[in-house]
Amino acid sequence: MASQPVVHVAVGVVENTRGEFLLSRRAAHQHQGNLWEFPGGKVEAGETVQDALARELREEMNLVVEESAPLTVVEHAYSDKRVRLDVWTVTRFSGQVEGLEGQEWRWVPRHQLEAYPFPQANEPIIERLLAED
Ligand SMILES: Nc1nc2c([nH]c(=O)n2[C@H]2C[C@H](O)[C@@H](COP(=O)(O)OP(=O)(O)OP(=O)(O)O)O2)c(=O)[nH]1
Ligand SMILES: [Mg+2]
Repeated sequence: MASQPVVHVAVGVVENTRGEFLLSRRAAHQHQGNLWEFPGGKVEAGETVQDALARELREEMNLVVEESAPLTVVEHAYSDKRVRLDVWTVTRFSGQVEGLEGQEWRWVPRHQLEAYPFPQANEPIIERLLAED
């Protein structure tokens, strides 16, 4: 619905030294459930996008973001929800990755990204990552 407020989401495209990307699987009960995503979550009141990115990656994946840079912004209207994905490339990080919410996660090589079912809003992000190489 066009009148719905936009949910602002901080999204991290985390790439390791092997050129693989960190994907996390959304739980069945969540919006866009069972689909794969780049880790992240809603920006809370009073928080910068970078704060939210760091908080969400720590809470969901045990990752400490040490350096990040803006990649792109995607606005998308699902039938039940409007989102603005504020997508950042995480260029340096530390910590041992864990699925702290019990979710499935994987490091995926760039050319295998296309094989994963993502929410529709991710289409331009995936296209961009595939074009980068
Ligand atoms: N993190 C993330 N969210 C995405 C991606 N693509 C996409 O459409 N989304 C949508 C799904 C959700 O509607 C929204 C993210 O919100 P969320 O519910 O996961 O937020 P959160 O991590 O704060 O979780 P919660 O506290 O609400 O449980 O953005 C993506 O690649 N990564
Ligand atoms: Mg989340």
